[in-house]
Amino acid sequence: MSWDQVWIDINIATMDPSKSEAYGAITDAALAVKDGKIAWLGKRADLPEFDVLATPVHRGHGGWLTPGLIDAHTHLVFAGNRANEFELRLQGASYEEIARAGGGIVSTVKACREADEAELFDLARRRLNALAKEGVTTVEIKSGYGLDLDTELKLLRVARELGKHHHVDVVTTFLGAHAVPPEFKGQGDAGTDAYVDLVVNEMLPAVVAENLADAADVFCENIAFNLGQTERVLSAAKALGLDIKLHAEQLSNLGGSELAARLGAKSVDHIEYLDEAGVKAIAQSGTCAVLLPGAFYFLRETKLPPIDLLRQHGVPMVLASDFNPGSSPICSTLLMLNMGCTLFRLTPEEALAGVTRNAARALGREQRVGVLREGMDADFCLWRISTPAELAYSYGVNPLVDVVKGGKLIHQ
Ligand SMILES: O=C(O)CC[C@@H]1NC(=O)NC1=O
Ligand SMILES: [Fe+3]
Repeated sequence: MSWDQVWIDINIATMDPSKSEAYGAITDAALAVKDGKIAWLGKRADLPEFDVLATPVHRGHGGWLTPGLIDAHTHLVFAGNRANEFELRLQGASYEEIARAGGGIVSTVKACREADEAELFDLARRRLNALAKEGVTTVEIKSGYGLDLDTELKLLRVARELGKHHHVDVVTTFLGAHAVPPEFKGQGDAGTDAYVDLVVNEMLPAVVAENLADAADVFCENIAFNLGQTERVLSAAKALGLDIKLHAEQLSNLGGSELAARLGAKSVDHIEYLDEAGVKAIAQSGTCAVLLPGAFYFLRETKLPPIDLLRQHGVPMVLASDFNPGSSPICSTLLMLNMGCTLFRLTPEEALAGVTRNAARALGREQRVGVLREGMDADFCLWRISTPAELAYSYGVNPLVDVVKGGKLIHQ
C-alpha cells in the first residue's frame, strides 16, 4: 500500500458509534493516512503490507489516539474583560441584575467597538492557541459583542482570518442577537423589535454577502430576545442559507428549544431549564444538546440540565467551553470533560463523545470529523494516557503528545 504516514504501537478511541466496544476502541492498533484522510485503521496484526522505506512510521508508545477535539461553542473574539463584575457578583449581585444595570454583554460591546481588527486578532489567536494545545482541531467562534453592523462584521472577519492562519478549523456563527445594544435600550419591546429589524434587514444580508458566517444564533432569554424576536432572526438566517442554533433555556424556559427544533436547528445550547416537551422536540428534530458546564460553574447555577431525559430520548449531548468574558471565562475544552462528568454526571465516554462525534454534528461537520473511520479527515490526537477515561478524570498535566490535522503533524 502507498500511504503518507503510518501510526503503530497505539490504541484508538475511534468514537465510532457503530462499534460495540466502549469509545469504539481498537487496542494494539495501527492507522494509516493518505492525502489528509484516514486510509486504514484496525488491529496492528491486520495492517496491510506497505513500503516501510518510503513511509514515515510514527510510534505511539502505547498511547491512545482520539479524534481531534471540537469546541462547538465559543465567543473567542472579544476585547476587554469583566473581572470587575466578577467582584460585584461575589458581593451578591446576580448575573441578571448586572445585565439589567447595563453591565454584562454590553460592557464588552464597548471594548469591541473600540478595538481594531489587529488587536482583536491577536487576543483571539492567543486563546485559540490555548485550545489547540489541548488537542482542539475544530472550533466554533461566535460574534455577538458588536451589536452594530460594522463591529459584528469586524468580529466575524477576525474569526475567518483566524481560520486562515491557524491549523485549527474555524466555524463561524453570527450572534448579532446576543443582547440589545445601548442605543436601542430603554424603549421596551419596541426598541428590541427595532434592533431585530436591523439584525434581520441589514446585518444578516451583509454577513451572508461577505460569507462571514456558517450559522446564526440568538440569545433567547427574558434578558435578551423573546420567542417572536428569536423566530424572526432564525427564520431570516435560514432563508439566507445559514445553519441555525440557539442559546436556549439558560435562565428560564421560554420554549426556545421547541422553536429551534421546529426550525431545524443544529443545536440548542445551555438548556439548564429544558423540560421533557423540549427534549422530545429536539430528539424528534435531531437537534444536538450543547451542555456548557463552564457557565453553569462560573455563574454558580444550581439548575442542572435534564441529562437523564436527554439520554432517555437519545439526544446527542455536546460539551463546549462557551469561552466568553462574562459567564464562562474558562478557555479550556479539556476541563469541560471533567466538569461534564463531575457537575453534570456524564460518563467519561459521553464526555469524550461530547467534544468529538456529537460536537461535529452540532457544527454540521459530522461527514468529515469527530470519528476516526476510513475516509474521514485525518484529524487526531495522540495522548499519553492508559485509558480514554483519563481525559475526563484528571486535569492540569496536559497529556497531549501529538496532533495531526488533515494529515499534517502539528508539532507541540
Ligand atoms: O456575559 C457575556 O458576555 C456572555 C454570556 C453568554 N451569552 C449568552 O447568551 N449566555 C451566556 O452565558
Ligand atoms: Fe454562549
